[in-house]
Amino acid sequence: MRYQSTRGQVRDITFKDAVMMGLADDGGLLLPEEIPRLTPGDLEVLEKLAYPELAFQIISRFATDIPSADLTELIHRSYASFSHPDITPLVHKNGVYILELFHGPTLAFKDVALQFLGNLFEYLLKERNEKMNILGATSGDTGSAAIYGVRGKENLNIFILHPHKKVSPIQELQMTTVTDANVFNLAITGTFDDGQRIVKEVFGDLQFKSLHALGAVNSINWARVLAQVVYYFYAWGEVRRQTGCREIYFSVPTGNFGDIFAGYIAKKMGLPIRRLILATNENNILARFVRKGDYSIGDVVQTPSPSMDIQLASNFERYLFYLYGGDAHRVVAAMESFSKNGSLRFDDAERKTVEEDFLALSVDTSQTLATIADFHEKTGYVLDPHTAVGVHAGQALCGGDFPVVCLATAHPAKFGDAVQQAIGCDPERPESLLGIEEKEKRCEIIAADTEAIKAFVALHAL
Ligand SMILES: Cc1ncc(COP(=O)(O)O)c(C=O)c1O
Ligand SMILES: N[C@@H](CCOP(=O)(O)O)C(=O)O
Repeated sequence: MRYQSTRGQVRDITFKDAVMMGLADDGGLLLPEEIPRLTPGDLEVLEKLAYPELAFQIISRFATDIPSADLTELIHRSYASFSHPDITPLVHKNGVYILELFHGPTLAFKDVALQFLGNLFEYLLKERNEKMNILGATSGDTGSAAIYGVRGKENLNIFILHPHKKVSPIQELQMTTVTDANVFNLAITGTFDDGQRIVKEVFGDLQFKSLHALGAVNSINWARVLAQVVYYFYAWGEVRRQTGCREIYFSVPTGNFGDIFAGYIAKKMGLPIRRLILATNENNILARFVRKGDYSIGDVVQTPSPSMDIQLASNFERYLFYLYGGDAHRVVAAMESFSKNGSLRFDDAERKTVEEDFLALSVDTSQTLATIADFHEKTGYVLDPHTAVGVHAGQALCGGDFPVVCLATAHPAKFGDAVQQAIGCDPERPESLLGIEEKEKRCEIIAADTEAIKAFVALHAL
């Protein structure tokens, strides 16, 4: 399998090179040159597999330059750190299926990809006898998952930008209490969008990128999206086993469009997904895009689902590439026009294509809190606020024709204040969070400024 950039200037590179490149050197995002299409017979085989075997079957179709034995070992080691034997168990509650993606070390879906990516980086660096300095931005969950994916690993430093005072207290502690020498937490005085822009600008300085061997852990990195494709297949297999149904909906709480884009890839591979339900909080640029063909930027609003307080969704560019029929020139023109005018419009034919894949809803704070409360009252199950956004949208938009799987993207204990507000008591804390407030912390507060970040990275890079 070879990889190409959405902007057309990078093409014909291997999976390994795509992982190491992170952001494409022309400023675009990398995608496989073709999406393998699975037959009904293939799906029948996949639906019977346990998670690690399924992960091998999906990932190996895209990572064709990694020997099978090595890939198998990487996958098994990555998922050995999960606390549930099913890795991403599926539970049935209140008429919907909840796909629990929070059984990894940092209690969010990011672990599914970042445990794997951390091990993959280590493997590739050893093979190439190289070092890497990872630079990433987080709205709260990618940061700790990436840090846990690479902490203490040789030849790897990690620099994570999070928006100062705009992540939940537990999210902040999960990052800043990791004091390994290779971990650098930077609290920027801005939003996640500022952090993501800075990361892209730093990667865009190719001399700096090469001098400091920069690596990407955000969903900029294709390996992130790829590892997330797996659980769509897993959930589908589970629902099929439990109900016999072939088609299903997935409801996905969405911010940077990475998770739902992984679902879109699964659909393109032939997984019978009726529609992907794109659920946003008040930061609803993506929901407006699906519902009205209006992709126009607004100001970032703080909500009880802080990890989705994002306006500029990175992976949207990957989707545009497909929507424009693989025309990289159109992608470049659209990205230029968007950065000038802050908006993009779509014609009727394009909107029809979008509607064949997605439904969308923007869920506000009171609906989110009411969903947590209602779900808890009816089932005793506590949703985290991001998951609640997806559950609300799933229940509102699906008419009961096909099963609905809602992605539970984080453990509620990461967002204690919102849960407390909704149900009047704190969520139970998993063992990994006990006493976290008392641990030693390390973090620098820094201006949301590309040059300031470059100076910091240059000073501390391997
Ligand atoms: C808990 C949680 N839910 C949902 C999302 C949205 O996922 P994505 O950014 O891939 O759209 C995020 C952030 O990525 C998150 O941390
Ligand atoms: N919600 C994310 C934002 C970064 O998204 P990514 O999937 O591109 O890493 C977070 O928790 O940091």
